[in-house]
Amino acid sequence: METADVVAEELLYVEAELQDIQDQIKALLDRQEGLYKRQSELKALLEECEASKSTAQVDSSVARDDWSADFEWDSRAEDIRFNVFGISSYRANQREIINAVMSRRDILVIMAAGGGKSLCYQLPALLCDGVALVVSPLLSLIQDQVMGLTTLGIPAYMLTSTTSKEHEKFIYKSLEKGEGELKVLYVTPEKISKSKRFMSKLEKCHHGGRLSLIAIDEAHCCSQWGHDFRPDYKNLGILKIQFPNVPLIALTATATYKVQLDLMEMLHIPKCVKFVSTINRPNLFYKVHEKSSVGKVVIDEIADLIRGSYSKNESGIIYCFSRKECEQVAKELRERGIAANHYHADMDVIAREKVHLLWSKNKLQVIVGTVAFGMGINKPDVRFVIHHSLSKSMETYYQESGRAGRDGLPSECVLYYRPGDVPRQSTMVFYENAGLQNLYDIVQYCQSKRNCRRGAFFQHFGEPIQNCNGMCDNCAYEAEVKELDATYHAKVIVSLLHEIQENDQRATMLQLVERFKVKIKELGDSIQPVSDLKKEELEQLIVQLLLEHVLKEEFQHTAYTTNSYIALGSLSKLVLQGKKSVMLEVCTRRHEDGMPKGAKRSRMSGLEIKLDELRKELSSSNEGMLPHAILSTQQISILSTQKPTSITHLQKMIGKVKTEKYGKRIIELIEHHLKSEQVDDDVPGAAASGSKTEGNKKQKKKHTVLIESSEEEEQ
Ligand SMILES: Nc1ncnc2c1ncn2[C@@H]1O[C@H](COP(=O)(O)OP(=O)(O)OP(=O)(O)O)[C@@H](O)[C@H]1O
Ligand SMILES: [Mg+2]
Repeated sequence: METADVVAEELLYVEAELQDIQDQIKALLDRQEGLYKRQSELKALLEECEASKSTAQVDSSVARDDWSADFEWDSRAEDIRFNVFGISSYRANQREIINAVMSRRDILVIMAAGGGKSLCYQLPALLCDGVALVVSPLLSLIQDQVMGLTTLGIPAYMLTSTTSKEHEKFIYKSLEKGEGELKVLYVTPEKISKSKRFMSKLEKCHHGGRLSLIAIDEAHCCSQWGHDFRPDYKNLGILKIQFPNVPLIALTATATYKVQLDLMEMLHIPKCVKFVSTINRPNLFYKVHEKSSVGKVVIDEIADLIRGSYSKNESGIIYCFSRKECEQVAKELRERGIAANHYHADMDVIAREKVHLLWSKNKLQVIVGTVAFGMGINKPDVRFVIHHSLSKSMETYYQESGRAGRDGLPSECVLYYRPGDVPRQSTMVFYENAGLQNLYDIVQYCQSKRNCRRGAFFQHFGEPIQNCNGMCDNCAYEAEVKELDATYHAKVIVSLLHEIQENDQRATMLQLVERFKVKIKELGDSIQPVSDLKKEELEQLIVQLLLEHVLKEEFQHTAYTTNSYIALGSLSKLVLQGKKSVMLEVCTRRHEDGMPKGAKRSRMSGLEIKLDELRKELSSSNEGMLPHAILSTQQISILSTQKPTSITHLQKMIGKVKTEKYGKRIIELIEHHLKSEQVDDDVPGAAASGSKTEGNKKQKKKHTVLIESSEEEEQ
């Protein structure tokens, strides 16, 4: 009898052991699956690297052509760059690309948003005889570009659904017979694929030797692997077949290696010269801001950030998760005195365009949009992009935040993150191919309180690390992070989930946090002393455990929605067995720590504000022309420091064309400003109350010019 008991007891023990081993096998199999997946990803990545190395070798014949050498068109190009475009020096790769186009090569340009791709085909278009054809995906982009070129006195036209009959006639005649002045012609891809009439005119233009070059902007739209595939872009391959000797330049801001290969194949440019620039945007300050779970607090903080750092004429974008949220956030910002309006796909096209135009003309400070506010944004002076909610991937975040600072001036990208937003996004993306992994990559970016944000982008896009120069919160405020040992908390969470699962129950992240708190109370003094974690920190811990495969998300569909539940992940056992420790980064950083003072663009000076008003006035009197096309923010900044008072001096700063058009008004304004400054200095009582030392004199001056002084003081 006794023996039977002993045997039964051992049997129980063996069965428990077996169960344990089964669990471990399952965990290992899960882990194995994950590793296989990663293995194949890494293999593909390696192949890409090797392939790109060998292409680089093939391309070395190309590299032998030194695109930065001297060329016969150099001085003409310099003249057009400065006198027509008003650009004082080339940015990285621009000159080389222009030289390659002028050498009649096919070219693929990958250059970050705002890098200055347009100049790479617009300048050669002016250098060459004949007409340059530009294919661009969106009407709004085309309109902006044509307006900008027209302001510079360049004969640019577009052939779209909005083109008047009269213009259409002019364009066709010009293409066919070379009559009239036409230098740059913008079309949408539909024109190429659907209009036989247009193609036949283009053929005639080519036949007459007048088709100088073909540019395909936003070329990633050709590829199904890209993020913005447009079916009509697929047919653009016809261009190289019909016009084999005309140089074709394809341009895009982001293209993975796979997309690059796809583009070269689809556009029939296998021997193109490739110019790949860095993804780095050194003028952008990246920051992740802890997001309160109270909606109003978030809006208050965003409003404070905008009011505290930006004047009303400095524009920004706020990205939200849903259409409803956009409307709500815009409304609440308006209630706090900020000129904001929403933009999403549910609005009709006219309402949407109206909001976009007001914003482009600096009459609306902030657009609160969903992802629908995307590719058509051509505004170069967006000073801040705030994400009210998490993006769905690193790539989306890079693109959306990258709409800031396209003019190269310091700008800010702030992401409001709270772990509670993770399930909101995961329930939307989990069915997409690699959707969950892409989301977890950006979540990792947000959770990290030590790693350089910029470094995360380099890693994601497979580019060597470059110095951040303190242009992210983690690099700027490195020291203020402490690490907590959360191994015990993790153990409690895992055993709690065991219990929940054994009882055939489920828990959302919020429920798990609540149950954790109860459990900790129950365990009371019997446990080793652990530091108390706040609710937000517990959520942060749960998300970290998701990223570390200790936990995983499971999704359940109801008739109306999909819910995310937290379940045990493949490495949960290791935590229970004490084989895995869990450290949690906790931040002691103050909320208001933004862009470091040195990196920040100083607030607009009095003269800058006046010049900004002038460009707005000139833009209103020139229907459809955007203020930045009249004077860029950079040009305004140069003018306000140099204060030119003669046309010759002004021309050296903004070039001939703009000087001829607006020089008189600009000089008048500067002279008037200098006079009013002089008057302020000479105000009899100004120095009366204090000593006449230089310092005091300066101080007085600031007090007298009241409206402008608050801005000027910071300079
Ligand atoms: N060399 C330069 N110096 C100063 N400003 C420049 C230079 N080249 C271009 N810019 C300005 O930079 C801004 C962005 O240029 P552009 O629109 O060509 O960028 P992009 O590379 O096409 O960006 P996106 O991918 O967002 O379309 C414009 O305002 C343009 O006038
Ligand atoms: Mg562009």
